[in-house]
Amino acid sequence: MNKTTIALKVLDARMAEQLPAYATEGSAGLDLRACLDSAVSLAPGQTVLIPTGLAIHIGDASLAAIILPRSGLGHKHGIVLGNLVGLIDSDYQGQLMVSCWNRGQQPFTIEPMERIAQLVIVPVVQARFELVEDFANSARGTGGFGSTGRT
Ligand SMILES: O=c1ccn([C@H]2C[C@H](O)[C@@H](COP(=O)(O)OP(=O)(O)OP(=O)(O)O)O2)c(=O)[nH]1
Ligand SMILES: [Mg+2]
Repeated sequence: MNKTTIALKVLDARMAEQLPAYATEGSAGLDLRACLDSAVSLAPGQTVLIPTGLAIHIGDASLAAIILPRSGLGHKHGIVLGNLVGLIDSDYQGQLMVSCWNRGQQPFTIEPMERIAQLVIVPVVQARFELVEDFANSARGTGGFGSTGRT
C-alpha cells in the first residue's frame, strides 16, 4: 500500500476546480499550477516566486514533499526551479510556493493556472547521531569524487 492522506487547504477559490491529482495510476508527481491573476513573463536568467493557491500539512515526520521541475518545461523551455529542488517539511502549513527560474536564453511567459512544477511525497528517516572516534572499515573508505574512475 503506497497511499496516504494529507490535509490540503485551498487558499484561492480558483484552485478548488483544479486540485492536484495523479494523472495516471502510476504517476509519482502531482502537478502544481501557477495561481496567478495575470501572466508573468520571465526574462532569461530571471527567477520569480509563484504562488500555488494551496497549502498542505503533511503532519507526519516520516514523510516530506519535494517540488521538482516538469521535464518538458525544463528541457524545452529552460524553466526549472530557482532552488533546484523544493523541500516541503512535514510541519509546514504555509502556501506551497514554486521558485521558477528561466535558465534559458528566451523569455518565457507563465500563464495563470498553468502547470509549472510537480510535487512528490517521499518517505523520510530522521537520524540521531552517535559520536564515534573511528568508523568500521568499508570497501570505499574515504574515496569519493571520481575515485572509482570514469568508465
Ligand atoms: O520550493 C519550496 C521550498 C520550500 N517551501 C516552503 C516549505 C518548507 O517547509 C519551507 C522551508 O523550506 P526550506 O527549509 O527549504 O527553506 P529555508 O530557507 O531553510 O527556510 P526556513 O528557515 O523557513 O526553514 O518553505 C516552499 O513552499 N517551496
Ligand atoms: Mg529550512
